[in-house]
Amino acid sequence: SSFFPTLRSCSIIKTRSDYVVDLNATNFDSVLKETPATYVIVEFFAHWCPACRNYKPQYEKVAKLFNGANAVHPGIILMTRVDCANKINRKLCVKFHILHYPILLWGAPSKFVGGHWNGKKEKSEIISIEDGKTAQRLLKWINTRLTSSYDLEDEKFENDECLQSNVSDPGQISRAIYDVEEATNVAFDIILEHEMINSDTRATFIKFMQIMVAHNPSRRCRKGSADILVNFDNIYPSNILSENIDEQTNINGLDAALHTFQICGKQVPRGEDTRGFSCGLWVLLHSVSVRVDDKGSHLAFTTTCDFIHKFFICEECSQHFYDMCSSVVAPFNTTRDFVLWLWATHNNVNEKLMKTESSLRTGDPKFPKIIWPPEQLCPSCYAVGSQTKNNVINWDHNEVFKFLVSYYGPMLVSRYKDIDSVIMDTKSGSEDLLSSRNAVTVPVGAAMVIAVASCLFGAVAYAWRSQQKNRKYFLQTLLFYIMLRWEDCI
Ligand SMILES: Cc1cc2nc3c(=O)[nH]c(=O)nc-3n(C[C@H](O)[C@H](O)[C@H](O)COP(=O)(O)OP(=O)(O)OC[C@H]3O[C@@H](n4cnc5c(N)ncnc54)[C@H](O)[C@@H]3O)c2cc1C
Repeated sequence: SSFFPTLRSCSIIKTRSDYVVDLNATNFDSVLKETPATYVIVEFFAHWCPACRNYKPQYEKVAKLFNGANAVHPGIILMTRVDCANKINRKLCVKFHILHYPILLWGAPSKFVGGHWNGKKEKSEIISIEDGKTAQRLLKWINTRLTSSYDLEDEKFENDECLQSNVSDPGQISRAIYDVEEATNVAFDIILEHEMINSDTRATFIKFMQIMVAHNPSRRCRKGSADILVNFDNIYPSNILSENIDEQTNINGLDAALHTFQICGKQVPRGEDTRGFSCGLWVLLHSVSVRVDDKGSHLAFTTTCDFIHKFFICEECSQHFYDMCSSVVAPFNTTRDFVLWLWATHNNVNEKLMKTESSLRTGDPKFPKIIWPPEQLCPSCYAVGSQTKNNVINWDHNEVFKFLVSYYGPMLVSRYKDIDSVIMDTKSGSEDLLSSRNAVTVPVGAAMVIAVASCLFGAVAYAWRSQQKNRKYFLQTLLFYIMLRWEDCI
């Protein structure tokens, strides 16, 4: 049980007092109407977005010059932010055409009141700040715009509380399936809220959902994903994908879809009990990687890459991940190759973030980024000659693979059972794992079999309906249908 320490949320990090003004759908217009400032900057962000979290101190540094009681240049620029991951701000963010995070918009406050932004630069009174990635660059952009010469005055961002880190803390550990369920749920929510399914992304979405039906370690998410696949044509009839449809109709259609489907059941999200979206997403991806079979490993890899590229709206993360995907030249032939690639890729990101977090001091001291797994967790992963202090690690890849398969396989599922046996399914963890192993992806017709427990009649009827709508899946449907054990149906 020491593997699973107390709960924490990876999105909660101690920071200094805020200078940035938080806006939301209810105060947005009134604050901007009343501000005496000549200009406003609105940062549209999502609290789960790691790049936004790392950007926060940069933005705060500039805000300190202009906002608050001790501002050096008060009344010129009001620096604000809107959390688009907060449901109440959804329509506001749609109005401003927010397609990735973070986005900084600039203009006179009155132009934002009751306003829109169409994402285009020409002739707009609201403009996007393209180069504000650091405090210096943001201030340089402002200075160019206003022909001013504001300076950060060499202020240092200090946060001594965040300095201490216990690198030996083995708490960098998956918080079991709650995280996976939340990540699955949040990913789905984001896709719908941001209207991300279109003719370019549709195939990736379907493939990812097929993988979810086959390999999500949570039985509830598998069922929910199956339900969505089965009803996909109803959620996204072709007119919703049409570009000509007016915005309001589009939003209404998605609202209806949002209320109909709960991809991982009613108790998700649980809020406080989970570690945050991006952690959960990693855990989900690792869990999938150990569950696909050799034949399915390459398809799972390409689907994962496409999914992150198209649907993970932390722009920096998705681009970095996609670059690493693109560097893979030969197709994966084995589960082992895919599992180890994902593990190494995650460690690449960890290594990059170790540097960023230590220079910006934005790390969570209780859960510092480390090269994973630490030796305490998997001594046999460290071959002779490793010098952990100097980060020279001689990995024993066979041992790493064994460890990952066990950790993201039975260990994760059994932990799930321990945590909450009341709301979970009654089938055992290992059975759950087995039942999610065989197929590469699940065709729509088979998804239906999992989703609807009405078995034979319903399955045949649906397979027939699928054939009418989408011939591509029909053969797969029949094959998978034969493979399915009858007990999965009841
Ligand atoms: C696909 C993807 C790409 C990302 N790219 C970026 C980026 O470019 N820049 C950025 O700022 N943030 C990025 N992030 C977010 C970042 O990686 C973390 O998710 C976030 O900072 C929260 O970190 P965490 O400490 O909670 O643990 P996370 O790194 O989220 O890890 C979750 C859990 O996975 C386990 N784990 C850790 N390392 C490994 C490993 N190598 N193999 C297997 N399991 C492991 C541990 O148990 C850990 O607690 C990305 C996230 C995802 C899902």
